[in-house]
Amino acid sequence: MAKFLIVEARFYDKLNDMLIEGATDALKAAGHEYEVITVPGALEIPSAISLAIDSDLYDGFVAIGVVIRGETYHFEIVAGESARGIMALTMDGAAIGNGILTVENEDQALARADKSRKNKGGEAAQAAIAMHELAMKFTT
Ligand SMILES: Nc1c(NC[C@H](O)[C@H](O)[C@H](O)CO)[nH]c(=O)[nH]c1=O
Ligand SMILES: CC(=O)[C@@H](O)COP(=O)(O)O
Repeated sequence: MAKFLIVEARFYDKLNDMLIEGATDALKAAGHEYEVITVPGALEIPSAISLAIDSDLYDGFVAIGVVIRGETYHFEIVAGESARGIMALTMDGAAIGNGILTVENEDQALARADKSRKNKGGEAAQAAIAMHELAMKFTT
């Protein structure tokens, strides 16, 4: 049994709840514990995970959020930089599943958040579990 931290950027309540349900279902099904913390937006997710890594309380992390394209270049910044920050942490050995949707519209987001359709929350949790298992294999 391992302990995972779900870090969610609560920008779109309903979509977030759907993604979290998929992620928590997957963690529970695998017999793992989890906590959920909330940050303002996807850009804050990497720094929140970085702080949590320093605490040494968690075995892995699931990033949950929704970024929907607006009118400006801000979409590229939020989508790209949140992913870049997460990738940087993974390259230092953190087990992180990236469940931040980066989509054109709400329909695309709904299809991906719904656990009976694309279930990207569950997929991100599975990725975090898989990377934690890999880390265990190489460090024990
Ligand atoms: N537009 C979206 C954001 N933007 C907010 C940023 O993530 C950040 O919180 C702000 O720039 C302050 O640093 N965040 C999302 O998660 N989703 C969006 O669609
Ligand atoms: C993804 C975003 O950053 C977006 O929601 C911001 O919208 P806008 O570009 O219209 O300010």
